[in-house]
Amino acid sequence: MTETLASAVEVSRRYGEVVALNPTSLDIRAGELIGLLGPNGAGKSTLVNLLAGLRRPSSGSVTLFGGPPADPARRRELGMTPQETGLPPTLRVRECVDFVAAHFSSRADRDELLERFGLTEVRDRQIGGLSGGQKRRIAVALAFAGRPRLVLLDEPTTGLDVEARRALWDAIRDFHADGGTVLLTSHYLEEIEALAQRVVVLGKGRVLADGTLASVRGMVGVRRVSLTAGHLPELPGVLSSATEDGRTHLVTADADLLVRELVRSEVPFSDLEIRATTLEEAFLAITAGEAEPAAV
Ligand SMILES: Nc1ncnc2c1ncn2[C@@H]1O[C@H](COP(=O)(O)OP(=O)(O)OP(=O)(O)O)[C@@H](O)[C@H]1O
Repeated sequence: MTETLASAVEVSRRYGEVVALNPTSLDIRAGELIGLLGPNGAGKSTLVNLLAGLRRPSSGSVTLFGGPPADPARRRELGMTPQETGLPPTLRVRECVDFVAAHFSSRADRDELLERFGLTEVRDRQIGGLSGGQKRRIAVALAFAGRPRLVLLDEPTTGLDVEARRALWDAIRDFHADGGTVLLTSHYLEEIEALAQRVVVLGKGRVLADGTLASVRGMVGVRRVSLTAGHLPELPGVLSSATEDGRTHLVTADADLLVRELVRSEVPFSDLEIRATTLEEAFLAITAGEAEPAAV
């Protein structure tokens, strides 16, 4: 059986009155590349921080490599890039990598690591003088400095341009191909599609879906069909409907079917527009009508 590297069992977390995460369970098994997808405030960072032992759950339990995540011996096998990192501005890039690597018994080859993350050219520069994208790449590279078995990356490509983002995806794929296990969070389905095999969707602090990319794409790949029309008949597959300034907006998982039925109904309409929804819109449509999650 494949080894479970990290496990959250019915973990919840609240910050004062705010319920960041409702009781949620997640197992990360050796060799997986999991994408944790969700809109702003869904609870992604909270779950990652609980798994890494940076925060304690309000209820439930977390194990990392079979024990408590706060245990230093276990953390040596974990690499992590939080959403926000503060890097020492006066250290040179290579010094920073050496400093972090020194905390681990097993170390990545520094020059290879810098090459992999496109940092060779800035290796002798002080971090304070680097661009935001370069700093972000260093922060992500540092997660790999101790040759971890498991890497948790919280929005690793935020602030990166297209080229840097693709280079980072390649580095993550290489690590995975070499047997590494990865959990990364993102707002972007595109990013998750490029990397992950298993996708966990978080929304309003709970898991809405956990499955293959195809199953999740069907769920969040909804479209918004907008039109100007009078009274509309009942149309198939409408997840939500709203009228604004005389325009009707319908959210659906099958825009083709909806439009075919619309034409067939012979209702007059104009200015038909179909566009991909944002992740936020998709989640709102999916969770519309559902009861608010119970307080913890
Ligand atoms: N330290 C904190 N104190 C108070 N509330 C917090 C704290 N950290 C997170 N929250 C709240 O918990 C909820 C979940 O936040 P979290 O950062 O886990 O979401 P996220 O999915 O990572 O969002 P984003 O994509 O915007 O980073 C939000 O409502 C957030 O405001």
